[in-house]
Amino acid sequence: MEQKQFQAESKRLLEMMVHSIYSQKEIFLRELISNASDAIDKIYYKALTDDSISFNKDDYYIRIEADKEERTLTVKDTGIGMTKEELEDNLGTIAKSGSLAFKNEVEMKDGQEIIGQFGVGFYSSFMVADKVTVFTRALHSEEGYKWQSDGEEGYTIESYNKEDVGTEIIIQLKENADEENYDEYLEEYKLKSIIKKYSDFIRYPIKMDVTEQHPQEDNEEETVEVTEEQTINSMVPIWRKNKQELSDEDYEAFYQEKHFGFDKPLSHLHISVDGMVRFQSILYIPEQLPFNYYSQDFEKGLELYSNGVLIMDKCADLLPDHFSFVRGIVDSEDLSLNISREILQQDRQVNLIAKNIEKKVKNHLQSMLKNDREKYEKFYEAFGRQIKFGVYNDFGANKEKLQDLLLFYSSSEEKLVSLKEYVERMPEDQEHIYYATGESHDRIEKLPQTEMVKDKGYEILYFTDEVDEFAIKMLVKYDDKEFKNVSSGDLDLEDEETKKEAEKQKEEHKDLLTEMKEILGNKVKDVKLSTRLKSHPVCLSAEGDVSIEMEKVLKQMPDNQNIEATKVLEINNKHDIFKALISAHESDKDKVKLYTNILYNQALLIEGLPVEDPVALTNDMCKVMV
Ligand SMILES: Nc1ncnc2c1ncn2[C@@H]1O[C@H](COP(=O)(O)OP(=O)(O)OP(=O)(O)O)[C@@H](O)[C@H]1O
Repeated sequence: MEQKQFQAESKRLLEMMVHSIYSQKEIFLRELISNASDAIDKIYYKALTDDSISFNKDDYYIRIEADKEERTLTVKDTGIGMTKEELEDNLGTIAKSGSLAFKNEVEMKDGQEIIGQFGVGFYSSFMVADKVTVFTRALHSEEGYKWQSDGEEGYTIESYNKEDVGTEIIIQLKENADEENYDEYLEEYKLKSIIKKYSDFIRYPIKMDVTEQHPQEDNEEETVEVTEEQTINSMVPIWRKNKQELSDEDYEAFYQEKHFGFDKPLSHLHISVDGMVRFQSILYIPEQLPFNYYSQDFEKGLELYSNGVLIMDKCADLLPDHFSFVRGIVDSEDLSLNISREILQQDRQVNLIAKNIEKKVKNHLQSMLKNDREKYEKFYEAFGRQIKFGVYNDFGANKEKLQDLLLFYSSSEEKLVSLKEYVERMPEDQEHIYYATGESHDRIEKLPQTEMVKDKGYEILYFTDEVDEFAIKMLVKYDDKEFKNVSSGDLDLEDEETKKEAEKQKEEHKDLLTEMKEILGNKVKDVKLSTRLKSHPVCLSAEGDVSIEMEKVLKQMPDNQNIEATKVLEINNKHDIFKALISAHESDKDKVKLYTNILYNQALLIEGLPVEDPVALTNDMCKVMV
């Protein structure tokens, strides 16, 4: 038996491996299975160009065995094995990868891949092992070897009579400690779940004895325990299958299997890209809003695989915030992984993939809107808000991308419409896109400010979501048409004659309006005669950038800075109340004050704004009555 020391650097590296490279101990199994799969792949790739090697897929597999009494876990493979030199080179020197050397030696074609590249994965077994024993026999070799190490000082190598070509790695598990239960790596359920999680799409069967309760043959009521070898992994990832061979049910089953949601997916995309970066992906648009979507617990991201091996559960960088509802997986052979295979070295490839995914999701939603309106509206009901946030966020950086995905309720169509549809329907003389804000469609419907716009025959978009107006303000224009709130002070919809008449009236009633403004003080910027009101007595309009609806939303925010709309009280001079005001102005100053205050409070109520002093208002109303 030969006793060999690890090199000094290797010793330090080994210590690092065991203590700090990996965040989770369970990945040692992923690493050993990946090595076993690489070892089988090596025979397969060699067989492609070497006629003396035959490769019958059924002969190749990986087997996991747990021995509870001995506390050992064994990973066996029927792969290429190692010669004595390879054992020393690859397992005696840390950070030396036989797999990387193989890749350089055998020219690999597109689509042919080997997982190993760093030469460290094997040593992750020392995170859970006191001792690791490797039995191996190389292809075309008559001799086998036994390699053994405690992962501290060094290792031993000796000849060993191994019957078959391949490798068998036996892990002697560490004793349980307070904070670590190593026994769980002997449990069937745990092993199965680790294999499913990380190695489900390894191309060769991963076999294991599984014990299940089966109904007895002669008595269905009773069960017997049956232990039989089962293949744990799915092997061929659904995303590598041909789209034509897959049904909607297959995609739905994968969604359920992956626990992407309790709902059914509303829609899916199956992407295969072979450009600057190669990747395959299956993405889902869920049907329902996840219950924690708008809470801090919600984490966006896609499952990320490198060559069928899970790297990250939720890679957030693959999805922009406005599409954070998308669930699914991405598999790429072009990722630059770091040594632990847990994080990515640099994000160039991830950025390229993310850009591609964003474009594909956007196009998918756009074609859903065009071709399956009902489905899109279902999507929009659940996630439309997120699209609106997307328009508003990052100072509107994504607004152009997202504007055609927006829908709003229309006054004339009485259903959701897109901005494109609105603009296409606009009468020739209409310059702006009009919108009105409020708590509900019903409430907006009754807003006095909508009267004139509707009379003109113009469509109004109803904004009931808090984010609506913020998003639209960010958008400013659509198809060169500016958005205009029907409550804004400068609607400018009157014809010349009406404007002239309004000027005349304003001059005539100057004193009354000035008096009313003085009564209200700085609650309003101005009191003026309205040109937009038809049947209602009063309304409030807003000047400047902050609308009344925005004031309401901003007031609810925890860090509100008391931002208020610049309000103007508009009076309908065609309404009988105006006659009452004129006569009060001539004879009874107190009455003007009384009426002005009531009218101002009425306007607040119509807007859904709180009345500043309800007691004073009710007293004022009583004064009018008696
Ligand atoms: N089951 C096996 N059969 C044959 N060779 C193996 C086996 N396990 C490991 N090896 C050899 O040992 C080398 C080192 O393995 P190790 O897991 O440390 O690194 P790797 O797989 O090359 O790279 P990575 O750190 O990226 O996993 C491999 O490159 C391979 O040549």
